[in-house]
Amino acid sequence: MELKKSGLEKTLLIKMYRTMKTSRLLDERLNLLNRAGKVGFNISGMGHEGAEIGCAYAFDLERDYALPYYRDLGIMLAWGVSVRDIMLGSFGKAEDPGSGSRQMPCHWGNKEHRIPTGSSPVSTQYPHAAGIAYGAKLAKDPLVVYCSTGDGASNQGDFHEGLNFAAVHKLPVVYVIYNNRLAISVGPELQYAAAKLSDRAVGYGMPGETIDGNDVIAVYQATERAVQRAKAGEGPTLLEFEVVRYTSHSTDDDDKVYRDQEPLEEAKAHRDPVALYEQALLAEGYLTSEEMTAISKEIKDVINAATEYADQAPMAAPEEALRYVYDEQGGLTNG
Ligand SMILES: Cc1ncc(C[n+]2csc(CCOP(=O)(O)OP(=O)(O)O)c2C)c(N)n1
Repeated sequence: MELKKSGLEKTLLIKMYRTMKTSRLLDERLNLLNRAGKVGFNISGMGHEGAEIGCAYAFDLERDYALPYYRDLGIMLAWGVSVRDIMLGSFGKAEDPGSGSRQMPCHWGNKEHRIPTGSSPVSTQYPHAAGIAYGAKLAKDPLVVYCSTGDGASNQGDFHEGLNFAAVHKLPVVYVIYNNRLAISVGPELQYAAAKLSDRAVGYGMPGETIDGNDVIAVYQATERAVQRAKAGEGPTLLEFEVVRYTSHSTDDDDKVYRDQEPLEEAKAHRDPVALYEQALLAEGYLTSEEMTAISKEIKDVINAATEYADQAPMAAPEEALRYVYDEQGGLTNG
């Protein structure tokens, strides 16, 4: 990974680092809070951060839409969602701006930052992204839509329908697959026969690329190409980022029963996206190790304050549970 050669500005490279580090430290905290009985559930994005951050910063984060999937904590932070708001969602508190505690943790959404709330059935966001992009195209609004999922979910029908519709109508969407080679416990041999998931793109009539997700710069550059195509009216692109899932699928299972831990430990020790980026920033003189330590401390202070705040925040009133659902007469209750 060569940072200077990339031509990216120092301020951007450091901003990317801060978000990446925040994602890692916040994720670690959420896992601990789950074990402490404070947070009901977490789906960790650890190991995906290089791909998420490299990808996010190639978008216009003030204008573009994001339809992330549950492992996309880094995407949420890059799109501007605060640590406190993530924490409120994970604690399931009334003040959670994502869903007012109606969604499970990691079922992201944030109206202010143009992140429509998602559905639990995997890959439903693929046609949703096409719909948003279609609306934007009709309204001549030059926004681009980010939409992601995992390798397992890319075998669902919605994935196909979304890509096909977006390609036919030349819609401004960047479709992303984070390929961590696991769908809960199922590996690629029982999921797909294609050599690469990006090879599917040709069948829809769009370009596809597979990129090492631990190389933040390569991911940024590939995403930027896709964003430029979208803006030029040339339609969607399919990007596959090769990543490693560091944890069990979620805090509710134990991956020791279904995967060999040795390659995982090897990846963590030698191919960690956060460590690789830190090494590059140090080697090329963008940050000193003292500055990195200070950044980590700043982030931990923010996480501590957010934890405290969300822990103290009130739960939603029980009668709130019925808002936005259909009543027996078929109308909206308290709509
Ligand atoms: C339609 C549907 N089928 C099954 C599930 C249960 N489920 C939730 S996550 C998941 C695994 C998806 O794996 P992948 O898309 O590879 O993403 P990863 O979790 O590996 O990042 C499954 C099977 C679901 N939510 N929706």
